[in-house]
Amino acid sequence: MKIVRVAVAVVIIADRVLIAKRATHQHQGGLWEFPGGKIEAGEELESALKRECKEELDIVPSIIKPLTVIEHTYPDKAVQLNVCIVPDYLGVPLGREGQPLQWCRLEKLSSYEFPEANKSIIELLQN
Ligand SMILES: Nc1nc2c([nH]c(=O)n2[C@H]2C[C@H](O)[C@@H](COP(=O)(O)OP(=O)(O)OP(=O)(O)O)O2)c(=O)[nH]1
Ligand SMILES: [Mg+2]
Repeated sequence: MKIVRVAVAVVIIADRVLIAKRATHQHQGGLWEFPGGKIEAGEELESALKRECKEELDIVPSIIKPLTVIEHTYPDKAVQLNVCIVPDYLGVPLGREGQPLQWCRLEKLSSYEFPEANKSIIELLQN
């Protein structure tokens, strides 16, 4: 299976992280996620992360810190999540694709349903 490279933004301000609900028609639909999307051919991780933050949230990250890389194989798709922390940004986040957004306390993350690949990200964030 070919691995889909994904740029994932964990936007954290104080003790709250910005999460979004995936549309039902999407892969892993109906679950919560950290905003982000596929890295295009020839694109750098940072550029992809900035592009996705603009497209999905209408914000421009001003600081980007790589956190971890997670490879996970779902029954129908293999992904490589390139997870970055965004501790500061310009603009006001809004769900530009109609997706619900939520500022969630770090300690409350486990009460939302995320895709399987996110489990280790959430563990990292909480420790
Ligand atoms: N953005 C994001 N994707 C995740 C997370 N966890 C996880 O398994 N994924 C998977 C789901 C998808 O198969 C893939 C990301 O693709 P995406 O649907 O966000 O891609 P995209 O924004 O480019 O959207 P599209 O044009 O394909 O609709 O990674 C997560 O926390 N955030
Ligand atoms: Mg996306």
